[in-house]
Amino acid sequence: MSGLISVDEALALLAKNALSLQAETVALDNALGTRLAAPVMARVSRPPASVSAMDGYAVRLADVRTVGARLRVTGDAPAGRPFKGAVGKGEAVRIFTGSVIPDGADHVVIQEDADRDNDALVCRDAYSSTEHVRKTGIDFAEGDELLAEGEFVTAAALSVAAAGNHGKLDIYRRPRVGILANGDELRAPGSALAPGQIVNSNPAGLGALIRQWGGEPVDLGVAQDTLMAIRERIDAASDIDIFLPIGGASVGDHDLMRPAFAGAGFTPVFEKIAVKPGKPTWFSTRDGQRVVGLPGNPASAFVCAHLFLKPLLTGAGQHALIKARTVSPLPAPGRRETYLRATVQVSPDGMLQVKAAPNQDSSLIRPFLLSNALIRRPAEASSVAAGELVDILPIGPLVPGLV
Ligand SMILES: Nc1nc2c(c(=O)[nH]1)N[C@H]1C(S)=C(S)[C@@H](COP(=O)(O)OP(=O)(O)OC[C@H]3O[C@@H](n4cnc5c(N)ncnc54)[C@H](O)[C@@H]3O)O[C@H]1N2
Ligand code: MOO
Repeated sequence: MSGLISVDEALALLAKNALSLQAETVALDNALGTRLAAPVMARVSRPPASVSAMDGYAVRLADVRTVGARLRVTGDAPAGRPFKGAVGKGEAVRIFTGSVIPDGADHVVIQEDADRDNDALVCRDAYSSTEHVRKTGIDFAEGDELLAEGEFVTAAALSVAAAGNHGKLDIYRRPRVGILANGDELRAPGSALAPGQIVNSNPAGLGALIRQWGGEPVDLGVAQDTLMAIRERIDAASDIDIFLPIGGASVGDHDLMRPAFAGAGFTPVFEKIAVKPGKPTWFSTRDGQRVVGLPGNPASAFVCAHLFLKPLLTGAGQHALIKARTVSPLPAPGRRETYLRATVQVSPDGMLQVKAAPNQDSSLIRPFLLSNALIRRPAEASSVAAGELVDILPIGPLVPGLV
């Protein structure tokens, strides 16, 4: 298949060609940023029994409906050692935050609201309904599905799984993403540069994004501008799940990535996208392996990694867009769906406002530093005036200090 397709069509084709990875069992410590291969069911209820929310005394509500109620303290229920007996009429048991509420009790009087004299307790307040008791299973009940198959494992998901009494998780193994730069002019960061040479800067940032999205970046180095040099790198990397060739994607005499992968048996799924930046982004498959070909221009590579590589790694479908007010007017985008690097902030009146970087040239790297969102302008849309709402795709946290 060839020709220009829309962003939505590209996303649908990526979803249709989702990775199929083996499942493995790992300790919780190693599961962050992976995807679950099986649902996580609660092995316990949380809390496992009704517990006290405060330090004080477990009593029967019926005994403390009037001010000055006098009770007899019959024992202690420290957290982890439930009281063996029951709380009878006119009785109280010393209790602590997290302790199991003893049988018979249905209310906790906090210690600040009662006077203790040896085994006597006098309440300074009257109560009409149960207070400070956390009922069994209010967080979740044994057998509940806590996390679904395919879910991305976040910090919160790890705590939930641990609380559900799981020390290990069944996850899909992290996809290995082989970053293959291409260009006779490219040299490693920190090299002495001859005239015409430039730094191979794209893999550093892309590798970090891949890690953030649950993949394992693999540096396949820089292939020189010959079909044979590229092919050698492809053939030497048989354990790669997603090849990420950078550059050599366009129509120039030295743009050899597509033919090199085609020669290695990869079948094109799409060859370019009506998107700006990043029109030459392409996608091919060979059995279980995928190729997401990114343009070499740094902005194109970075933006298209967010748009097309992230969904393949995280399993997310459509992009989740939100609205923000643009602080500057935006021109009509033309025939390609356009993504502008931008800074989203919270304005003094508490609304999201977004500022497009003034220069959107696809060769620029520095604007990444301030970009925590991409403004999406649909193909053929009209220009917008300052103050109008536009769609944004968040790609980073809100800029600190502006909330
Ligand atoms: N006649 C046409 N020319 C171009 C078209 C077109 O449709 N017709 N498309 C343009 C668009 S859009 C883009 S985007 C670029 C894509 O070019 P390539 O993917 O082939 O990338 P290269 O030519 O290899 O490099 C472009 C640019 O990026 C620099 N680069 C490459 N790799 C890296 C790297 N790893 N780290 C940092 N910088 C890198 C490279 O030096 C070039 O300056 O094509 C347009 N041309
Ligand atoms: O659309 Mo190309 O990605 O930079 O200019």
